[in-house]
Amino acid sequence: MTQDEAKLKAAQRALDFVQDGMSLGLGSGTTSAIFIKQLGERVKQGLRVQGIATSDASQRLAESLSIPITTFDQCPELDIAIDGADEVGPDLALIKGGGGAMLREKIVAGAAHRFIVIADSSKLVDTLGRFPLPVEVIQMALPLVSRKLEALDLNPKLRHHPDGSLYITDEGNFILDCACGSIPDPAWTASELRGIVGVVEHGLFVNMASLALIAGDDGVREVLP
Ligand SMILES: O=C(CO)[C@H](O)[C@H](O)COP(=O)(O)O
Repeated sequence: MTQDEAKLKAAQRALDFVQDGMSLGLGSGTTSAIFIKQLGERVKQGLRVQGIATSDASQRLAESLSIPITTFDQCPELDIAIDGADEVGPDLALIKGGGGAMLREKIVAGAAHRFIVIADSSKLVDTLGRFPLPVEVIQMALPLVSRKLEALDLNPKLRHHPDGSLYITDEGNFILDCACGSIPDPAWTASELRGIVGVVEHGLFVNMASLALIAGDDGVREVLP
């Protein structure tokens, strides 16, 4: 099975958890985009749902498929958030933010009764940290936060687009990608990052996911924390 086929299988399985009338968190990234497209098909067939998107790109995609979009004003609680991940580690600790959307992704996941991760099996790891950990930073604080992350040996590098221009998040911030290597205690690292003024959010999701749907050659596995 190719990686794209596995992403499709995980996204399709996630649809089994969606019921008529639900409010959904719509993730970001390629796997989530596949899920949103599948959901759009169901909406076309009459499924009634509403969603809050985790990025401008996902919102545009959902709107193009006539999936109703709502806000936290109108809908402060979501039934399920469905999103991809860059790494899925023990206890379903995650690294997210490869697509730069981890701030809204964490807000949306935190507002959901269930947070379901969809991923192909290449994302499963024994220890988080092979994927660079994204840290979203207020622009004016960049030099200060960079120094603090260096002092923690996190090896931060400012994210750029492939054309060399600076990467700016949907919320107008910079991202420092930390090639820090193994993260043996994600909760500890998360709390260190949380304590740095100027850090808006980071890509460690600890104790948030309630289920991961991991697709590979052996089918779609349901992984619990
Ligand atoms: O966290 C994310 C975006 O900020 C994505 O969920 C993550 O990068 C996985 O993306 P993909 O499904 O394309 O592998």
